[in-house]
This record gives sequence, structure tokens and C-alpha cells, in this order.
Amino acid sequence: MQSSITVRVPAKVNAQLAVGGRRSDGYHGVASVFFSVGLYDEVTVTPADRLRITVAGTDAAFVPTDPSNLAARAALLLGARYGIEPNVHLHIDKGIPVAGGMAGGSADGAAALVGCDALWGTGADRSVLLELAAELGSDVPFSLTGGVALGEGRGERLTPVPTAGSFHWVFATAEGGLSTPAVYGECDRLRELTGGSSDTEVPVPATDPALLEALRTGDPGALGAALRNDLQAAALSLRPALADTLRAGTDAGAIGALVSGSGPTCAFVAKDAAAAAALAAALTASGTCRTARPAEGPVPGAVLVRRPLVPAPNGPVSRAD
Ligand SMILES: C[C@](O)(CO)[C@H](O)COP(=O)(O)OP(=O)(O)OC[C@H]1O[C@@H](n2ccc(N)nc2=O)[C@H](O)[C@@H]1O
Ligand SMILES: Nc1ncnc2c1ncn2[C@@H]1O[C@H](COP(=O)(O)OP(=O)(O)OP(=O)(O)O)[C@@H](O)[C@H]1O
Repeated sequence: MQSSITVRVPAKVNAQLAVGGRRSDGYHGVASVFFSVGLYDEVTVTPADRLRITVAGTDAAFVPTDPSNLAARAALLLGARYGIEPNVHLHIDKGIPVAGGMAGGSADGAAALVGCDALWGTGADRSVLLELAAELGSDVPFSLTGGVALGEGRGERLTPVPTAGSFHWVFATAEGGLSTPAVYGECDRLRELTGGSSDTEVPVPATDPALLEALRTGDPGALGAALRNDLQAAALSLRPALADTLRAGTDAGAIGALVSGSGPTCAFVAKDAAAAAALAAALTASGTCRTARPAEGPVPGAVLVRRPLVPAPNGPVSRAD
């Protein structure tokens, strides 16, 4: 019989994040070019007598193990949809920075949806998983799909973006996280100083065609030049030291630099794998970040890495893959 399922799920960076005005529901309309990169969490789902969460990895101590954890919320939501008691142990091995602007919690929510679906044999359609993902959070649908995608609405309405080849990124993590609502709130506050922050006062968010062309042609220089994040000023306002990190990366040869999503992780583009390794070493040595890691992308979204154990037709139990 099947014992446990492990799902691997990547982090994201927003190669571009255009933020519209604050809507009446409190969210902001966005045009987000989500880009999945090879920094991963793994979520292992095992049958248990009750819903239980454990967390390992860097900064595990900052991740909630109560029902507010996005992985727990995902199990509860999928269970409620299919009338299943969500009695599972969810073990999260964190490789994605916590509260770092790289959708770590969202990744775990997406992974738990995929893992519980496989464990319970619910066979949910992709469209159902995407709908539940959007209910969990604006970034969760993209964690499910991975690749590169344009996110509209509050970020949950996805359209795949064609890309060529692989791009080389470096991610510089910071001590301590930033709260996503606080960064959006700071963005509104800064906008109030210069003309208003509501839906009617801020232009409709749109993507830059130069970014889409850079992705389509696989040109890292053009990607670096087209990076843009409307939340960056707010993240820098809340954490001024991030300017030093961005400058250190640019001085060390990055061909593009921006704050990742709501921060405080800073993201840099390098021309190839060797340049990314050198840039990560220089950033780590600069003392302007906790550590810097290279990662390639795009990569797929949440995927099963260990399939259920199933009885072989004429023999002992074996792995399905
Ligand atoms: C900054 C990004 O990571 C960029 O991809 C996302 O916009 C944030 O997505 P997320 O963490 O999944 O956020 P959610 O869990 O949906 O929302 C958390 C809070 O962030 C703010 N929020 C989020 C998304 C959005 N489009 N507008 C917002 O104003 C709201 O205050 C909301 O209450
Ligand atoms: N599985 C989880 N992993 C990490 N944080 C979680 C998780 N579930 C809930 N949280 C809560 O969510 C907060 C934000 O963490 P997360 O790592 O998702 O931030 P983020 O990467 O900045 O998110 P995003 O980029 O989607 O805005 C944490 O401070 C924590 O309280």
C-alpha cells in the first residue's frame, strides 16, 4: 500500500511586476511576469490520524505549524471539496527563503494540493486545482504551473509566456522577511504623496513588450534591461539597506537587478552559469546580504518526485514510476 508522496515545487521571481491602484476589495490589479526558478521546497504528504505540519530547513522556525500554514489550508480546502477528512502529516523541507518575496508559502500550498490529490486519488481536474489555488492566494496558481506566465487580475489569472532556453539568476537573501500586505500598503502610501493610490488614480498595469521579446528570444542582456518592479520603491522604503545589495550586485557585473516581488530577496540576471556563480560568490562576500545563490529557470511547477507505491501485477509492491 502507498505510504507517502513527495512534491517538489519551485520559487518564483517577478521579472516584471506592474501594480495598479488599490481595488475596493483591498487587492491591487497587477500585470506580473512570473518566472519560476530552481530554488525548491519539498512537501511530503503521509496519512496520519490528524492534520499535522512539520517544517525543516533554513528559517523553519518562522513558518507556522498551525492551520494558517498554506499547506494545511490547501489540504483542508481540497478535503472539503471532495468530502475527505484531511488527516495527513505534511512535512515541509524549506529551500525557498521565508517571507522573501519568492512565494515560499504559496509553493507549499500548491505542493500540498498536488500531493493530497495524488494520495487521496481525488483525480481533480487541473482547472479545479487552479481554482482552489487561487482561493489560497494570488501567487499559488503560478506555483502550480511554473514556467513563465503573465499573471493578471490580482495575479491569479495566468497566460503562459513563450521563452527560449534557460536564464541564469542569482538570489541574495536578507536577514528577516518583509510582509506582503505591508509592502503593498507602503506602495499606496508613497503613491498618496504623489497623486493617489486608488484604482481610478493609477494607470492600468501593463507588461513591457521589450520583456516579452527578451524572453521569446532568450536574450539575457535584454531581460536584465527590462526588469521592473513597482513594489521596489516600497520595499526599499521599508528596508533601505536593500539599495546596498542591489548596488553590490550591479558593481559585481550583474546585467540586471531588482527586488523580487515584495522583497526583501534581491534578484540579479547573469549572462551564463559561470557568471552567475561568480556573482553569487561576490555578493556573499560583499556583506550586503545573508547569502547569495545562483538558480536557473524557467522550471516546471509543483511535480511529484516520488510516486505512490502500488502492487505490481505479479509481484511485490513497487514504485509507480
Ligand atoms: C507580491 C507578489 O508576490 C507578486 O507576485 C504577490 O502579489 C503577492 O501574492 P500573495 O503573497 O499570494 O498574496 P495574497 O495572499 O493573495 O494576499 C496577501 C495580501 O497582499 C496584498 N495583495 C496581494 C496581491 C495583490 N495583487 N494585491 C494585494 O494588495 C493584500 O493586502 C492581500 O491581503
Ligand atoms: N508554508 C509556509 N511557508 C512559509 N511561510 C508560510 C507558510 N504558510 C504560511 N506562511 C506565512 O506566510 C508568511 C509569508 O511567507 P512566504 O514565504 O510565503 O512569503 P513570500 O515569499 O514573501 O510570499 P509572496 O512572494 O507570495 O508574497 C510567513 O511569514 C508565514 O507567517
